Amino acid sequence: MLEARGLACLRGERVIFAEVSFRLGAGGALLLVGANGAGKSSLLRLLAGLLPSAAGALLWDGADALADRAAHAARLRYLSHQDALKPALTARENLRFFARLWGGEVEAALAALDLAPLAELPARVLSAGQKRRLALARLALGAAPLWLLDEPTVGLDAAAVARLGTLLAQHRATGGMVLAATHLPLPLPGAEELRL
Ligand SMILES: Nc1ncnc2c1ncn2[C@@H]1O[C@H](COP(=O)(O)OP(=O)(O)OP(=O)(O)O)[C@@H](O)[C@H]1O
Repeated sequence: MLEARGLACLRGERVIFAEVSFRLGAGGALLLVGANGAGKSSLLRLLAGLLPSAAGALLWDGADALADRAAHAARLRYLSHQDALKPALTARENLRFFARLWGGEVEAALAALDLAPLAELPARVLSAGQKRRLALARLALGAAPLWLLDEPTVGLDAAAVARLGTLLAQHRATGGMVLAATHLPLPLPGAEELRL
């Protein structure tokens, strides 16, 4: 169970949001919505432990989620706006790098986003949507219960959105949780909505 109690975000001198609270249990999904600049990406960074909260608490199973930073990092996958790929490595090599950190099957992860035909290409030559698919394929590697996804479907074609939908459904069916910021429809049936 992930629980946010009264989180607040300061950027520069400005309060971006305050009093943000929610609970997310096994299999749950929460959509973060709001205008440009409302603080969706900031909240995801805060939940990932990459940005300090100016107030409140973040709890995992009732205890301070950030007391043990390494444990928190190990329980989550954070996909930001940036694809975080190594341009000189092939698609397969990029996934091998993360599989060494997290475990998991590289070929299955490639297949999950239909990347097998592109596996030998360096990431730098992939199209924007193909790069996004490769970034998302990391989700199919070693299990982590909490997925934090920032605009995961930007640049994806309909087939890739459907494949992401399958990954999300499998993750939730095994007790995984998803928090996603988006301006676009996402295949997350039954997700609750948090408006910033
Ligand atoms: N390093 C920073 N210093 C000062 N202000 C910042 C910094 N980073 C972000 N901000 C501000 O914080 C606010 C929230 O930004 P954030 O990226 O979280 O919004 P968002 O809801 O994800 O927006 P979008 O829908 O455009 O992706 C914005 O007003 C932005 O200008």
